[in-house]
Amino acid sequence: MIETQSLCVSLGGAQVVHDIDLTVERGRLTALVGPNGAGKSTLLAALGRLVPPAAGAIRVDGTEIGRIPSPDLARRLAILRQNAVIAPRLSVADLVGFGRYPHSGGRLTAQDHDIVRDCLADLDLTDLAGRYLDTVSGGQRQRALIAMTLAQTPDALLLDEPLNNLDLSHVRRVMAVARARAETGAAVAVVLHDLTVAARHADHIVALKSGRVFASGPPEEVVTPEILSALYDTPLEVHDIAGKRVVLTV
Ligand SMILES: Nc1ncnc2c1ncn2[C@@H]1O[C@H](COP(=O)(O)OP(=O)(O)OP(=O)(O)O)[C@@H](O)[C@H]1O
Repeated sequence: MIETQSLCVSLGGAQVVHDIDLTVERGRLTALVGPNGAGKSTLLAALGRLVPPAAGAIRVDGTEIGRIPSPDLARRLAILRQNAVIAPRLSVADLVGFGRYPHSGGRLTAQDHDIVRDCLADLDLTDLAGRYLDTVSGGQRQRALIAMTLAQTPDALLLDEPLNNLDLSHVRRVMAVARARAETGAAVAVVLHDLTVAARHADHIVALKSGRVFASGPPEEVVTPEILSALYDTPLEVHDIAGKRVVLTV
């Protein structure tokens, strides 16, 4: 579980995340949503200890995040950032293998190879395993990065806009894999822009606006026309279609 208490984060001298109290519980999928610039990526980066808090606390399974030794944190927590930079002359399988580095220190064991193979299969990459990253498509590259993050087998999985560049079939697959990790006990937080996907797949939604929590709760409480229209300052409709919530621009 990751918890924050009165978390504030500043970037470039300006505070962009204000007083966030948040819990990313194990066993459930938490979606972070909100308009561009709301602070979702900054919050996720702080949860992954990539950005220091200006004030407040972050605890991972009860321990203050700053007190966890880096090698230990790397085994326990994995984060996929937006626009991750990767070496082009690396194969898809090698990239996914890097996810095992915190566990194996670069010498992959038979078990590490099994995990890499399973993560490649989960992301529909088996046939592309030997391809260099500069020879695959944008969506295939994105899936390789997700597979690398999963290969870390973390207790806390943080994914920043993992659905970028993905077709609908792979959107479904990635959300299913994220859910499966939650169901095996991981704390999973995913930044999403597609509110229909968030409503369908998340157990808990945290909506950010201007660096603050605007609304939080289960999808049925947060995905309403009133809350979403106010969150995005634009009229939005929410319809129930075949028992699922669908969000539409007006
Ligand atoms: N390096 C930086 N220096 C200064 N300000 C920054 C920096 N990075 C981001 N910001 C600002 O911090 C605020 C929050 O940005 P952040 O990337 O967390 O938003 P976001 O909700 O993830 O947005 P998006 O949906 O567009 O990805 C924005 O106002 C942004 O302009």
